[in-house]
Amino acid sequence: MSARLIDGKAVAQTIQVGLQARIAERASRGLKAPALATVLVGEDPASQIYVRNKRRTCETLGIRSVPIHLDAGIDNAELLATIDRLNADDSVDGILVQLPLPRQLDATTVIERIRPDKDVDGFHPYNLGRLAQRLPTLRPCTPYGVIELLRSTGESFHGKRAVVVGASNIVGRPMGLELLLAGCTTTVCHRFTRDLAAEVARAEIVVVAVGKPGLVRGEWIAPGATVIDVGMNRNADGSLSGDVEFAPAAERAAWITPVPGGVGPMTVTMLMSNTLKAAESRAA
Ligand SMILES: Nc1nc2c(c(=O)[nH]1)N[C@@H](CN(C=O)c1ccc(C(=O)N[C@@H](CCC(=O)O)C(=O)O)cc1)CN2
Ligand SMILES: [Mg+2]
Repeated sequence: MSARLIDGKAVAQTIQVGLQARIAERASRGLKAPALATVLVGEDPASQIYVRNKRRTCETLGIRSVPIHLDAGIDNAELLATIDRLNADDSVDGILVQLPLPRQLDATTVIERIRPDKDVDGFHPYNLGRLAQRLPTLRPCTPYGVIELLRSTGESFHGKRAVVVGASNIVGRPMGLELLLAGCTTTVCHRFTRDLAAEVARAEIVVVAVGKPGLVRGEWIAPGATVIDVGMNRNADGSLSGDVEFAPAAERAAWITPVPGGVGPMTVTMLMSNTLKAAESRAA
């Protein structure tokens, strides 16, 4: 392997130390701790783990965690009433509804109900629109985390050819907007892209977020490229792998993220960063 690893755990830890210091400094000025409400609906095992991790990270950093657990069988009206209550609660700075939701619930309606200035996931159309206008406010956590990982390499991204593989609302599309904002010439590929191999081969920065193990072949990677793998796929033996064929890609790339330990730890860290930002702008 010739590529250098981008250590998401280490970058996340460095950012968290900075957040912890800023939160402690606020407390020393008599300001209340930022507060994050995490709404979990039902018992999905993976969601339970992610939400527990978010709540624990809040406690570590000095953010007040407001845990809300709703029954799997609730209807839209009940979930919207919970959002309305949290929207109106002045002691709550950030609101997060863990996805995916049970089938009977409509995630779009729920996300649009969250007050944009409390939408610490950055999923509300207002926050996405601000990002599209180069006026980012609360930025979607995973793409924002990828930008921080790219920054951590010390390489400039101005004018670079960036290719995003995957066009989801949560990762691929906002990732394209983030890379555009960072000065990259940006292409977003999706299921109708005619020649994915050719698009990837042109890229100096490749971000892959599809959820198909090994979709991006190592031989497609341009020598010297930076490869960010957002994919997280569970193998039959319980281990995790990304969307990129890691070993052959690492032979060609200059920088690459591992899975796990690459993008994953950044998502929760940027959520904490958004929560502090939401608290700061509410106080302003
Ligand atoms: N409301 C939201 N729902 C969901 C989001 C989100 O950002 N907001 N993202 C995902 C799940 N997710 C956080 O919620 C998340 C997934 C994975 C990780 C992570 O740290 N992964 C580790 C590996 C973990 C493991 O071993 O299983 C890694 O990649 O290193 C963090 C957050 C969907 N829902
Ligand atoms: Mg649904």
